[in-house]
Amino acid sequence: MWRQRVFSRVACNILPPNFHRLAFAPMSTQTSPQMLVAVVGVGLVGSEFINQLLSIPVESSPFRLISLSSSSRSVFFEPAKAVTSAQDWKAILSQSNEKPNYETLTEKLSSLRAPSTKVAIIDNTSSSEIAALYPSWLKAGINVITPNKKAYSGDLGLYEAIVSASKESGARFLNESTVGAGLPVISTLKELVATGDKVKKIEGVFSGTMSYIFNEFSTGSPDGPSFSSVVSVAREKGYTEPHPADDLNGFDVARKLTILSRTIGSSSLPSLSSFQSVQTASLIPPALEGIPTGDEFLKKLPEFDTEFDKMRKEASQEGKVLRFVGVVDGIKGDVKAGLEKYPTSHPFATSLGGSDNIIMFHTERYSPRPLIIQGAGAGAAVTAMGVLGDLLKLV
Ligand SMILES: NC(=O)C1=CN([C@@H]2O[C@H](COP(=O)(O)OP(=O)(O)OC[C@H]3O[C@@H](n4cnc5c(N)ncnc54)[C@H](OP(=O)(O)O)[C@@H]3O)[C@@H](O)[C@H]2O)C=CC1
Ligand SMILES: N[C@@H](CC=O)C(=O)O
Ligand code: NA
Repeated sequence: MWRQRVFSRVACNILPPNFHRLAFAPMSTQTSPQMLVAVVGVGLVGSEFINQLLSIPVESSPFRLISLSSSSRSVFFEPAKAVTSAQDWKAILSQSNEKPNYETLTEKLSSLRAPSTKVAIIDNTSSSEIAALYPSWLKAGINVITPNKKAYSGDLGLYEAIVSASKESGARFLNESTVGAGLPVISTLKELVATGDKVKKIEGVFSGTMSYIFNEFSTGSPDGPSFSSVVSVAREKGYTEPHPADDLNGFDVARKLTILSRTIGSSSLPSLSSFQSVQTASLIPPALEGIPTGDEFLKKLPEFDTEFDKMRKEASQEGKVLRFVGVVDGIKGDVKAGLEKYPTSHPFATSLGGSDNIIMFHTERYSPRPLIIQGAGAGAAVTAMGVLGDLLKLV
């Protein structure tokens, strides 16, 4: 009971300062199951996740970090020799000459499963190739946790294969950080649905990058910083996808709406064959479509600043601001994302700052006033916290 209370506090983003002791202190005195953890992807979120995981004192932690993989290197240790130092793991990985081999990793992890030993892979990449491996991992009894949106918002076939592989083996897939980063959006939605509430509509600002950009760019005043400069800052702050165009084309929001829509699983919503079925209004000037690297994209973006200036001026003349919003409407059967104008008195104009997301659930129970979740919706610390929160749900 005490532990359940602590975990639900994690889900509510209220971490007490002595959280690690509270959560795990009694575990050293009981024969608790251990969780062997393999991390794939050690970029911004992956590195922060490892640091948060390793900040749990090893003597009270149920987790053993036994494998790390970047796109070019990999390490694997026996559980007794697991990585324990937040200072050393980067050097350990960079000195490895092993290339990642996910077939071998699957076999090794699966062979380590035992009644008192669970295994989990944490996918901190944005790779579709890695996402395509989830069904095989789940079938092998490996739990999958990820902030990567590719699997849950990609082809419906992959999503269905994930759901059925999880049912077949009992291994779980958890994806809290795919929507609203660490904010408890997925867990809240799952609870609403599982307890029989009817979700009528979900609407809000779902992109930390878009939120940051328009909170800075469009404040109601006709002037302000250039569009390209705020996009660059959003990237420096770690809010954007590896390629910022994946945010500006609206696909990141379309992916999140697809995930929410599939999590609701209602027959009144369109069955989305992938995130590309979402009506999405891209902000990418046609001339910048298909640029392969983020650096090149950002170099060319200033050429289009005057177009965005014009949109800001027009909104300001109407007493409005620009915000990029998304809607999953179970009544109208609509799922869409795009740039909208809101009066300067609207909550999307007055209450958002930084990378804040705001998500409003209109349900049968939460009606006429919606259930609202708001807070930072991007950034390594909050995203990794959502991933670690999911891992805690497994122990
Ligand atoms: N940043 C944020 O605020 C949020 C991010 N997310 C999601 O979290 C995930 C990670 O984002 P972020 O950390 O910002 O991105 P990064 O680009 O910083 O990290 C991604 C890492 O994935 C690695 N990678 C790519 N392919 C493979 C592979 N096949 N095997 C192993 N590693 C691979 C890359 O490694 P290498 O460098 O070796 O190529 C890279 O370091 C993304 O899916 C993103 O959508 C979700 C919510 C918020
Ligand atoms: N690029 C995304 C990161 C989180 O999902 C965003 O800006 O929201
Ligand atoms: Na979340």
